[in-house]
Amino acid sequence: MAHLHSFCPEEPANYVDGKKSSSQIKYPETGFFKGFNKPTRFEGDIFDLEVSGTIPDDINGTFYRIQPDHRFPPLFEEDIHFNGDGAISAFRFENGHVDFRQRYVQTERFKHETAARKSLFGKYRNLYTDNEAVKGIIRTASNTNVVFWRGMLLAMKEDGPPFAMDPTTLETLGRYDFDGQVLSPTFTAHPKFDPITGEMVCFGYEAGGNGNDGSCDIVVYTIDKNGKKTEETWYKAPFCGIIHDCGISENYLVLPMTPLKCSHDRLKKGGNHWAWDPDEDQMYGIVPRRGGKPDDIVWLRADNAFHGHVAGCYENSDRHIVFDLTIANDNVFFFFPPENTPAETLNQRNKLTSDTFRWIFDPKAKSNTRVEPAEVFGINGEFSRIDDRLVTKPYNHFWQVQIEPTRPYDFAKCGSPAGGFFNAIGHFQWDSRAKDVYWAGPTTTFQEPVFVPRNSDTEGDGYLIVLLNHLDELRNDILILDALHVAKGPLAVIHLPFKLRLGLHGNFVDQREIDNWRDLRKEDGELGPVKPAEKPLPWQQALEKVNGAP
Ligand SMILES: C=Cc1ccc(O)c(OC)c1
Ligand SMILES: [Fe+2]
Repeated sequence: MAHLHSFCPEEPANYVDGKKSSSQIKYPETGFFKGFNKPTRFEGDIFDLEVSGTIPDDINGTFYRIQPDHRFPPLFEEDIHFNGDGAISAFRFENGHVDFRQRYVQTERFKHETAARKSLFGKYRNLYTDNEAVKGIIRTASNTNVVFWRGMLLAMKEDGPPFAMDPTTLETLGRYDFDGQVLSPTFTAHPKFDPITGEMVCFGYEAGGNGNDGSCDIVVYTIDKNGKKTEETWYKAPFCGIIHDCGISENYLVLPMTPLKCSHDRLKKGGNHWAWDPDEDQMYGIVPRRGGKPDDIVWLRADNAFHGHVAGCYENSDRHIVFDLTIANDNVFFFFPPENTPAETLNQRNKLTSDTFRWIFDPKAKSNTRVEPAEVFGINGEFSRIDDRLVTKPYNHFWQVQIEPTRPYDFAKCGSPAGGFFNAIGHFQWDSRAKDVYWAGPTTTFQEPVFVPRNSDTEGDGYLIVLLNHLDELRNDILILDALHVAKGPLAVIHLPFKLRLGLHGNFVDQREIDNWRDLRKEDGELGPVKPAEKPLPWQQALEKVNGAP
């Protein structure tokens, strides 16, 4: 019998010399697009997901999370996961039931590529590799975090501005510039929310020019709980390094800068945005949260390493800043090797260790002071979460996905673990150094958890919601765990009938908050609907002046 493929023997070559060479919708054969990493491209709804066990009926709210999910085959065969279009999953919990919704963030990138039915934007953060047709268009794929802010979801990626979405329908409302107050070309995917003041503290790095040209400018903003910008200060970094996450204490913002460096010359030659510099220090920029001036930034240095995500940040009785985060001992982004060096492999990356470090910084120290960690927890993991009611405050509990190399792993069924070998989920306490870890079996890995408080003020009293990857079945479950007793295993397991893609970050939002804001945001509500940006960003306007309107 004829093989199915023999019906189209004239199929054109998909990639030639690493570049897309046909309009055929077919993805590369590389690791980033195969098996569990295959794009889903899915939008849709499932009413009432299948469940094992009992979902606690006091969980009333929506768990939002985001994944990069290439809508079209990439222009370049060696493209990376981080260059995929942002797609949001919403899991609405109500009375022990869960409904699922999945939608793309309709960025400018998404709209242009949809109209063309193909990729127009090239390599990760390199506009010199784009199709001429999209010159001056905001490139961001908005694929890294989704947060709830004043009645809207903001989908964000650090290379561009945020996009606002409706929290219920997941309809994209448009680019959001905070009513014309935030005009930097870049905006972090990790804004921090002060639970005491209701402020959003946020920043952009590589915030000069068009946001993708290697500038050393950093902008820090505070938006108050009423949506008014109360702080904006511009600082300089000693080099253009990646500043992915941050921490806030009552009075300071800490910016960890990792020695992955951008070079505009390399970009012009069509190269990678980032190159690992094994000889450069890891840096910590410290700025005051209020009344900051450009000269106020203090840069502390420590030996070369790679920053993961921040757990807690607070000031101790000496008014020094306690700053906790995961740090890996080498370049986690194996796809951004040192300049003129071949990329490493996922296998090498999976051998790195990523412990949780506690620093105690003197915010009055002189720039370039060398610092040493105060404590190291003695675990190996990433994607720390805390009880967010304690942001800026002393805290005890944190949760993380863990790498436990001694547990069995079914390589025959699963192959190389997509996205990293995060085969366990852990709950840890600084006070007692207690470790409470759950391993779900030899064919599964975890994505980032979220903490959902129960109706009490006790730190950590609540649930942990976490996506589980079944690497053998190409399917996801969602586990609900008692956050203070993770090792006991799930209280309930929610079953998706298919797989999502590997996601980055997510957040749980209480339904009362969503409902209150929905009323305020009605056409005739107190605040009225969310207003998307009306004008192009300053860098786009400058480009129009040179080239004429697009
Ligand atoms: C996990 C970090 C990270 C850093 C930069 C990115 O553009 C990103 O895209 C998904 C993710
Ligand atoms: Fe992140």
